[in-house]
Amino acid sequence: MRIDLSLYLVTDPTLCARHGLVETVVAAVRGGVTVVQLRDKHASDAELTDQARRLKAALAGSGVPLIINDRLDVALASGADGLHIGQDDGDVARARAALGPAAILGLSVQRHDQLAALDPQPLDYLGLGPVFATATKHDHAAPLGFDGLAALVAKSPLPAVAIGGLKAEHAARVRAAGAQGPAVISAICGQADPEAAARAFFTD
Ligand SMILES: Cc1ncc(COP(=O)(O)OP(=O)(O)O)c(N)n1
Ligand SMILES: Cc1nc(C(=O)O)sc1CCOP(=O)(O)O
Ligand SMILES: [Mg+2]
Repeated sequence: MRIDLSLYLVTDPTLCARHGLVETVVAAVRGGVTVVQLRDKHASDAELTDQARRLKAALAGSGVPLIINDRLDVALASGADGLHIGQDDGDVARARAALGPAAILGLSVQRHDQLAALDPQPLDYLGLGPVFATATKHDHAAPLGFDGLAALVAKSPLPAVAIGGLKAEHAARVRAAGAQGPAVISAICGQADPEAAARAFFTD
């Protein structure tokens, strides 16, 4: 499926609590976010499914897809548009088989050997990172920098977003490196005005 990866918002329960999860996402979409990923490492499946259903209702008519982080069962139960998994989050082919052909499926990649090993066929996009060290993900891999990002994108068989420590001022360099756009948490979720924070990614 074709997906607009221009500005990819990943949610965080603590940072989004400032305005509320749904309110933050709706404001960010007004500001230009084109994809939303629901990410909460601690919520139960039932809690996350409920959040996903509320987000899906809030996004209705916007054309912005809702992706679930890590949890295939929640993606299936909630009617979300897709799933994002990492290298240790389960089998890509199994996820595609369960989701069906219309769903969006993304995979995280940190290194060239992971890129060389992947089968792009079941996937729609890659999340490449971290570009910079970030306090938002404690177990992140070694930072790539923009040169490392460009080297990975050049070998990527799929469209990619870049993630990790990215702010609005980095958007142009992310695109110049060949990624479709940045994926961010704190640069939008933790901000006083998430709509303006999202819009700032398009002002360069
Ligand atoms: C768009 C996007 N890219 C990368 C990630 C990281 O996924 P993963 O490595 O599985 O780490 P967690 O997010 O699960 O902690 C992502 N979530 N989104
Ligand atoms: C969820 C996530 N994945 C990463 C990776 O490198 O794969 S970095 C990251 C956290 C991104 O948060 P922020 O925009 O606040 O830095
Ligand atoms: Mg994961």
